[in-house]
Amino acid sequence: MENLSQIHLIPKFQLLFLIKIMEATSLSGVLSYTKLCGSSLCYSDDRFSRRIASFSRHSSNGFNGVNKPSSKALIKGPFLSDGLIQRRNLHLQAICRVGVYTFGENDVVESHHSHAMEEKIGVLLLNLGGPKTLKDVQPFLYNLFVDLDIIRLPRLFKLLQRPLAKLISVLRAPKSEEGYAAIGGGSPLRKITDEQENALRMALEAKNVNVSVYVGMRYWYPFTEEVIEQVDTLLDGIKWDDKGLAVAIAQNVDTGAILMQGFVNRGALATTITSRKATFFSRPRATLWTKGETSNNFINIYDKRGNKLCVQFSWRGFLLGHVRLLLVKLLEIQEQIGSSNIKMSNLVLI
Ligand SMILES: C=CC1=C(C)c2cc3[nH]c(cc4nc(cc5[nH]c(cc1n2)c(C)c5CCC(=O)O)C(CCC(=O)O)=C4C)c(C)c3C=C
Ligand SMILES: [Fe+2]
Repeated sequence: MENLSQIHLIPKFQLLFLIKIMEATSLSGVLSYTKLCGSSLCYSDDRFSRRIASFSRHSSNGFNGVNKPSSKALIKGPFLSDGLIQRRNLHLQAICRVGVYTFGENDVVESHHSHAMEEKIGVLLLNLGGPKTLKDVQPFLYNLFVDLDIIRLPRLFKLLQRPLAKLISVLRAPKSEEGYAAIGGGSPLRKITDEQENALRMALEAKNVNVSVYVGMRYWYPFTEEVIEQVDTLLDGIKWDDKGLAVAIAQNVDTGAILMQGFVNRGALATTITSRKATFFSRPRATLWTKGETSNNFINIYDKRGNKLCVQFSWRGFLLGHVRLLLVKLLEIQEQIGSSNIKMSNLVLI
């Protein structure tokens, strides 16, 4: 929220509006997490995912911004490898070597290596992003206004969504550019988030906590989709069945109540992370679908009330459990680094 209050360019009434929305949806400064895991040789049958990826629709928010990578690209890239999954990021390769999968406190822990498991944690700092330079302003605004979470036209006018985003962004850009020029020629959001990232990394290193920290932005570089590609190895840690599917469960974090159960493939999982809405794979239709896309009754993977995550999307066995584990882990970490200068209040722990 502090980040938001630094958005001087936004008219006051709009800022208030933003803050309200942000509280409801945790769009900014959210910490997402996954434990990066998998055995050192991680095999997966990707043929099914590949077939699905070729005709599944991309994420629910309909992004195809001027500079924003579509989720299609995301689905294509890392999911096309055959057999032995290629780990393209050497750093991740190095840290992705143990197989331990943890659920909630009372759940079963399954491991490929029963002893001496080294737990690796990845933290993804999610933020909204802002234009870096004046020439980024219009495409940035396009990315913002094409987001269905910001402007959603009635179904009937769905086709106008993109032209409208383009129109507003072009019309507004000159005024916004003026504003950005007045504060140094670009948005401070990226810098602030990078500083948080570094502070978090340093604080954790100082405590000998082995965590990889990443930043992903929703409307400008580095886009979450790209960053998710970097942390793609996390998907390798999931035990996919021979059709490339795993069971996913959306669970209320407070009560443990199961909200729904379905199947996910790699694309659904990646879309869930980037869109922050529970997305499943429909077996009969062989496509991805986001719960709530017709009813608007989404399952948000986080929903901030105060500092508390209310609902989260869990995967039987993997990511969900890891996310949940993160809650505990990061709270512990927060205690450990309590006296450091890192502004944990800026980060929503999920
Ligand atoms: C009618 C106009 C706008 C609506 C509605 C709106 C909603 C909205 N915006 C964000 C997040 C951000 N907005 C940012 C900049 C920005 N937003 C608008 C307009 C609307 N936003 C404009 C014109 C601009 C450009 C700056 C300006 O001219 O005032 C940013 C970037 C901030 C930065 O650091 O650069 C963010 C982030 C949300 C979450 C939201 C609705 C939920
Ligand atoms: Fe805005």
